[in-house]
Amino acid sequence: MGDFSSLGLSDWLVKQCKQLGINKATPVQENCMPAILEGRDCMGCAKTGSGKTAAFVLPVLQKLSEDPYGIFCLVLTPTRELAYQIAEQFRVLGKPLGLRECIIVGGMDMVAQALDLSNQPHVVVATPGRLADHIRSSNTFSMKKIKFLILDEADRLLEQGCTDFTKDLEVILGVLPAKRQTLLFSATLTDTLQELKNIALNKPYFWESKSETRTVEELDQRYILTPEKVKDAYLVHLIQTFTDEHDDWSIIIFTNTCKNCQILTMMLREFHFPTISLHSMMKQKQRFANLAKFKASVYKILIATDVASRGLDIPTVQVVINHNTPGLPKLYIHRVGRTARAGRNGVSITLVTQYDIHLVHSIEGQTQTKLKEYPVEEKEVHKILTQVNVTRRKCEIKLESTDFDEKKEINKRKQLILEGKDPDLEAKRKAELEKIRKEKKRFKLKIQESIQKQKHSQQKSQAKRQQKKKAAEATV
Ligand SMILES: Nc1ncnc2c1ncn2[C@@H]1O[C@H](COP(=O)(O)OP(=O)(O)OP(=O)(O)O)[C@@H](O)[C@H]1O
Repeated sequence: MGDFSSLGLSDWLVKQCKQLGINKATPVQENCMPAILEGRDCMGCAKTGSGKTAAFVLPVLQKLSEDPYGIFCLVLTPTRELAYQIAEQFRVLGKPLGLRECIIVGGMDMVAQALDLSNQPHVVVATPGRLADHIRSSNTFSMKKIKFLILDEADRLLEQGCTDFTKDLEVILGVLPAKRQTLLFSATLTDTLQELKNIALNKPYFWESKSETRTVEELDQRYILTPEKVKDAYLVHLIQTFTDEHDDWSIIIFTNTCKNCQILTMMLREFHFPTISLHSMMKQKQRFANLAKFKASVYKILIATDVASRGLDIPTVQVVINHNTPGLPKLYIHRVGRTARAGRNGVSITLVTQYDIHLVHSIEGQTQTKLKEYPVEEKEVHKILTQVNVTRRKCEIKLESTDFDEKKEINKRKQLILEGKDPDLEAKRKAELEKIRKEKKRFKLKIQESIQKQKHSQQKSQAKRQQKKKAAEATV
């Protein structure tokens, strides 16, 4: 690891880093910072928890101190919680500058944000949707002079997942100056390299950590093979064991849906585990409050959807449990990367059903790491199986009596309206697409069946012919 002064940082910044216990640059910082300070576009790909945030925050602060004005830098990030975390790094490291930063994310007061933007902050940290809304609806701020555009978790911002940022990005890029420095960072940058290169304008400096594996060595990666209906019993057993053995451990449990997140939280609370949740169907203020309580170790267990899988830096997290096996290796890399950060140790345990084994193989292929089986006393799990399943069912019934599903439907409709679509037309379109998909599937099956039949009858007649031939040969 390198010395910060030798990388071109001013003394005040080096001092600021020291105060935060950041004494030597990590490889991503050592390699990317000089290129950024030289004025080059940069793409940095390094493992989770390797200090990518400081790799862009520090050079931006250095340049800002040489020529301070607002708005100097725009950082885009896929989740609201991550925006707050990045803004905090800017605020802490940039304190001696009297840095003014502003956070523009969905779910928070738009008027207050518009006011903040009009005060020309030095740094704006935003999620694309809300910033694009401000650009569309207001002319009280300008981004025409920004010097830096940073895309943190850049591959997520550019992929077309369940939240598609591409339209909002177009709006944002449309108001930025062509002459700027563009910096892209992620632990999984290489998967969308070409799209990313199109955003970084001037032949970017590209740096990727050289390593055979894509997860950190300090992470002990495990799996438990379990039938679907025993999964929750394993989960309860694991948490009981961890909490019995360690006072200071925090655990993140990832699951696939908001509803599952809610049910598991209710269920673990029935077992008196200090559990809190984080998912996109919660009000934003509640999301922030829950995360703050988890960070402060008021609650030791956080159950989250993938809204928490990227970027969050919580040093007390010792264990990540995947309640479902992630469908994409990339998702797995980010989820398990919430532990074993900045050189610390951590454990990840993935619950795998017989239907997910192929997913584990593809995770192992991409990460170049073999997951090891996590030893569990099965007898202990079976002892609590009925109690756990009854408790889960009770929680499901309790949740069904609330308006959770209804809220979900309303949220979906709201989202469609915001995207300028008619929810009823969309529902009709979806139903038609589904019909076509089913038809296609039926057709495919029919063809396969008739091919199979044809093959079968060919084989039969061939066998008959051979029999006849043999009979004829025998009579001769
Ligand atoms: N040079 C350094 N020395 C020691 N700790 C550091 C250094 N740079 C950053 N850190 C600390 O390492 C932790 C992880 O950093 P950061 O959140 O930037 O990781 P990341 O690479 O962005 O991870 P992810 O891919 O998960 O977003 C933070 O707590 C940060 O303060």
